[in-house]
Amino acid sequence: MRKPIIVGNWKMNKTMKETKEFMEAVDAAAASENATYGIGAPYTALSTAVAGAKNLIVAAENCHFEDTGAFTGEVSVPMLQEIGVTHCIIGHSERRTMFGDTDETVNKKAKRLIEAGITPILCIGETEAQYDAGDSEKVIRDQLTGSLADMCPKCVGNMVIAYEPIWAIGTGKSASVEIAENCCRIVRDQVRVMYGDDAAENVRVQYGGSVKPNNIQEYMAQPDIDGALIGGASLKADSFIEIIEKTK
Ligand SMILES: O=C[C@H](O)COP(=O)(O)O
Repeated sequence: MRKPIIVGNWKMNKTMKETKEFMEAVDAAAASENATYGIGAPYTALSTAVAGAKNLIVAAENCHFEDTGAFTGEVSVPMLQEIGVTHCIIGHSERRTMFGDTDETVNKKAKRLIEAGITPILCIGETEAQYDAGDSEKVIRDQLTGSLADMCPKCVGNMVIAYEPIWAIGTGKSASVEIAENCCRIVRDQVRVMYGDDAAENVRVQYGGSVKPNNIQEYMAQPDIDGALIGGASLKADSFIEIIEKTK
């Protein structure tokens, strides 16, 4: 039985002060035996988030795959380990589009995180043009083939994979429940093709893209959707608490 995991991705939002206020408002609501709740915060807010998290898990939003070196502006996995984050989002479409992340670099990040005991939340998903062309399944399978290359089956089974169609991110145009379930099923099937039944049955697959308090339950009711990666609706404490309460 897979434990659901719902994570807010704050992106480039929230100062340390705002993070402290959010944790004080939300953390107690996240106590649950049945599901895991968490937030992904900018680097500067991570220590504050970890300090305020008794129930929420805290994720970084990116990392570098090298431990040290001349990589101005980057943050390594040991640095995240020292802060105490337990999860790290990698390969978000905004990073792939604006900051040059590729399946190859995402694969290196995933491997380094797993080695450090930090759970990767690997993001994949197709563009609107790819969706319109009927290429969603091919894009999903290709991204996973690259991003999950040469890993151990157990490691992949312990990961979280977020299917986020780019056309649904921040647009208010969420994927229909049927599309989301079908694509999350394809994600699981591709894990099965690459790493076998155990990895496929254990890996947790999230849907992301305009998830809100008013649609979270229908996504969570789908057999291949084990959680959500939530942008805009995770920024306000009351909206995130509503999502938590509706999925406990
Ligand atoms: O990582 C989260 C996604 O980019 C979804 O963002 P959104 O919920 O604002 O559409």
